[in-house]
Amino acid sequence: MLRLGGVTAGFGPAQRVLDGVDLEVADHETVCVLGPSGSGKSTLLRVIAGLHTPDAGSVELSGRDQSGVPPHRRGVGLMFQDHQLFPQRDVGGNVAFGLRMRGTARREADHRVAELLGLVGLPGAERRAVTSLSGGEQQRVALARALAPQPDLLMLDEPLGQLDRGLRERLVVELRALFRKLRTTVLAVTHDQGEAFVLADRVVVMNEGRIAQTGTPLEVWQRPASEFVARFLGFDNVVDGTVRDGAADTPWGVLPVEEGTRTGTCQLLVRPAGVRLTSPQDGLRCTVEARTFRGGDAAEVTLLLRPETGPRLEASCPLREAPEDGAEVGVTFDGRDVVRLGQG
Ligand SMILES: Nc1ncnc2c1ncn2[C@@H]1O[C@H](COP(=O)(O)OP(=O)(O)OP(=O)(O)O)[C@@H](O)[C@H]1O
Repeated sequence: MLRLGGVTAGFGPAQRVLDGVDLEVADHETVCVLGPSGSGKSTLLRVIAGLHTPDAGSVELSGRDQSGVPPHRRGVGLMFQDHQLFPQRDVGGNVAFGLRMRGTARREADHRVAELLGLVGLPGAERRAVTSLSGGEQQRVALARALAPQPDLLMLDEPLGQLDRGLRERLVVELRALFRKLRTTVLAVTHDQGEAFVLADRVVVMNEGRIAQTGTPLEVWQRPASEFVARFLGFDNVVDGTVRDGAADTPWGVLPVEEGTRTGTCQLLVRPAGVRLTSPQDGLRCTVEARTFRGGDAAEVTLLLRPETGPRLEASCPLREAPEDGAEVGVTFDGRDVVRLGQG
């Protein structure tokens, strides 16, 4: 459906924002571009939509090169973070906007608007003023408006950006179900990994205008390709080490690793779940430096530990078992959560 080859773009020669981006999105696939603020996500969407001309590289949609094709001829729908609805039009008028532009007959447009409002959970809202809607309802109207012209590719820029957490979590699940049902091809950008992981068949992690990793959410989570990706996903236990047969030498001592881990000098990630607390006599001796209660279903506590050797370690444990600040504990490691970073 979409193929980018070596796309480089920026704002003048001194500011390169995208640097040789290759990306493919298949029919009916939902791909989420994930990356920190300023990594070039919005610019990427703008290049695909034809709103920003790349300095080099190609954009193909359904096998056709798009250079010189104006935005309205590309068959892509774009929904921005601020979703700017037209305040002077009612809900129906907003959703019908793209259909009117294409000259769709009134009756057909009305029918399609009603159908879409049903799909986004606002049946019968045609005559409501958009100013009377909550933020979440406005977001749904913006989504219905973007879907109405049945774009070949729907692009969403931080689609749930301004909503509170509870609503986001609910809407993102609804969005996923909607896209599966409509079989829409979607390219969404977000800086929120939770959102990307729920929504996406495949995630693309960006760093400073380049693609740092592509894979299913599970692949990326299990095997981050680099320290950048690991840290972006919120993992802080990253150290240099040397993998030998079934074990790795690290500043925290000799850690078990999964069978088949490639040997040699590398960076290693230890997921907090793989840091097991024991009594101070066992394993690596550590002092609890801080505890952070994160809430959530599992009632987990994140512990920051200062080990007798090596950098600080993050561990997680159930609230009920969490030691106090300043307590002395021992730590052992579970090889299933000790991961060699990089390919292989
Ligand atoms: N109109 C512009 N003129 C000059 N520089 C710009 C312009 N728009 C964006 N940039 C710069 O391009 C870089 C990438 O911006 P972009 O909006 O693509 O990033 P992003 O990953 O979408 O960030 P965010 O998550 O904050 O929206 C940033 O450094 C930004 O300052």
